[in-house]
Amino acid sequence: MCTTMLALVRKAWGGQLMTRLTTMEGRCPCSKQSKRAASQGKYKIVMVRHGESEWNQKNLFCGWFDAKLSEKGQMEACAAGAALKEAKLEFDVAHTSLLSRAQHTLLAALRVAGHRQIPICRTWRLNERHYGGLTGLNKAETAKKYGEEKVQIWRRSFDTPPPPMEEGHEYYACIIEDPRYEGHLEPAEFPKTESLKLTIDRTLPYWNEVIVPQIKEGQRILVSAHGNSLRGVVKHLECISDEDIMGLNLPTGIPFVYELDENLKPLDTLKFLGDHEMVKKAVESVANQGKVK
Ligand SMILES: O=C(O)[C@@H](CO)OP(=O)(O)O
Repeated sequence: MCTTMLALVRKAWGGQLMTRLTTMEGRCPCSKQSKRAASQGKYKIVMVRHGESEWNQKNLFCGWFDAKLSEKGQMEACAAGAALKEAKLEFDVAHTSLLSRAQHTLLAALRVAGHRQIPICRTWRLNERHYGGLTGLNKAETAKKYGEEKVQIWRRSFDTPPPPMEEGHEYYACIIEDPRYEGHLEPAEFPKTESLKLTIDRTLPYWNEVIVPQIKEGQRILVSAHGNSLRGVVKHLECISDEDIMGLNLPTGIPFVYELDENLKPLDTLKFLGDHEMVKKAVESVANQGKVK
């Protein structure tokens, strides 16, 4: 049984309302971190899941399909920028995926934050996890057909991937033939499906080899990516157990901040730049997407 409990704690920090997401067990540094939570880390990194996409709005499994931001998602991206500005957060470099929804969120947020132009690094390694044969299916209808428990395993388990995307799949060609992957991935290298574990396996090398050295150089970094690629980063940073990570749902368009020590260990759990109630509702809404309606 998953022992994760989410406690959302409202905190005033730097004049900005921040919301702290705490899991009660399964975190290696958590208890020590909490005592140090008031202090500032040596480093800071900010991440944001893209704003709501048109496929989030329709409640479809999206993965590597390049869904655009919905109108609500565009507003969330702008609100993310306003939150960054209010928190007086500035950046030297940004990292994002090859998918439009993460890139558009990043650009809108930087524009609204009134940010000068900064280098933007784009990589398939920050893409959403590949949803395999589920891509394009409605989550609630899939839960009705296969049961909520099965859908929860496909959506949130650590190492059970959804069924693979076969060549005849409706979205196979538009993903594998998409020119954005030229020079990044050979057709044979495309995933056919990904569990969270497989997603972490391809995201972490980028984190360790590209992002970590920049953090250590003192660069101020913003990462705009996806629900599951970011869940992988959060799992890694906070040493969340394979079981407890099932309970973590990241809301769309709400930036979150980590203060890190000299060894890049978080001083505390992630803190959202947002009001407690708003974050809580947004987290619940993501969690409920896989339920029968
Ligand atoms: O469909 C997807 O690609 C992801 C994120 O939108 O969904 P889930 O939250 O179910 O992992």
